[in-house]
Amino acid sequence: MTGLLVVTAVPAEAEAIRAGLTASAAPDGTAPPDVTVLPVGVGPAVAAAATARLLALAEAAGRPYRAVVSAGIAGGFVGRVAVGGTVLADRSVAADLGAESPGGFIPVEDLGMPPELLGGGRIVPADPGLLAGLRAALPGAAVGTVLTVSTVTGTAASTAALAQRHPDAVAEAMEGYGVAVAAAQAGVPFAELRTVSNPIGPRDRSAWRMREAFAALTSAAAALH
Ligand SMILES: O=C(O)c1cccc(C(=O)CC[C@H]2O[C@@H](n3cnc4c(=O)[nH]cnc43)[C@H](O)[C@@H]2O)c1
Repeated sequence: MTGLLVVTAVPAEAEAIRAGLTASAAPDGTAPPDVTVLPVGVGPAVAAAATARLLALAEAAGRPYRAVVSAGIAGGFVGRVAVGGTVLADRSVAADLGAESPGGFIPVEDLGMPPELLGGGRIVPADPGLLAGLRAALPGAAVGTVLTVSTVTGTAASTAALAQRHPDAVAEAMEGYGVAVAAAQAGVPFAELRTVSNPIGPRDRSAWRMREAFAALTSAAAALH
């Protein structure tokens, strides 16, 4: 059994996490963290495909990962988590997997399709043991639903609709659900860790605080030992 696999979307997120792992390692080097941090791409499809391949290769080599964490920056729901804050998903949800209708969004599980075609559904709970360990190491983190979207939310109307549909959601990002499905199909425990780079709302790039979010990722990385 190998260690923990941490997948990010972009290299900058992976570097921020590696910096935190290095800073929090035993100073005498006696306990090097058995953590592999790799950027796998932006969006649920590429994240799922790349994570599935990494998990399968490790398994085929006789060194399966013990768990996988989807990590990176995210948008935060205003009033639920602050920019610069840290978030742990108790579940990762494919927020836009379904159908639009004049009456509103219809989740995919309500479209009458056979459940076996839905890959376990669009809601994937975090592994309880993995989440408990991360919560203990990150007591200041907000814990709640983290949404996975294919389009960054950018209007007041879509923000309000999403917040109403997901009263327990604290953040949105673009990879968690994809990584979660890859982990579930490989039988590997899954969790999602995010730091907030921007408020979810009408698109305003000047409100994004990437540096703050990357610094928070570096701080949170110690929890991944
Ligand atoms: O929207 C842009 O203009 C933009 C420009 C450069 C980089 C990015 C990103 O890296 C954002 C996508 C990336 O970060 C996560 N993320 C961060 N904030 C959000 C959000 O409000 N909604 C959804 N995803 C977000 C996401 O997981 C991607 O990996 C954007």
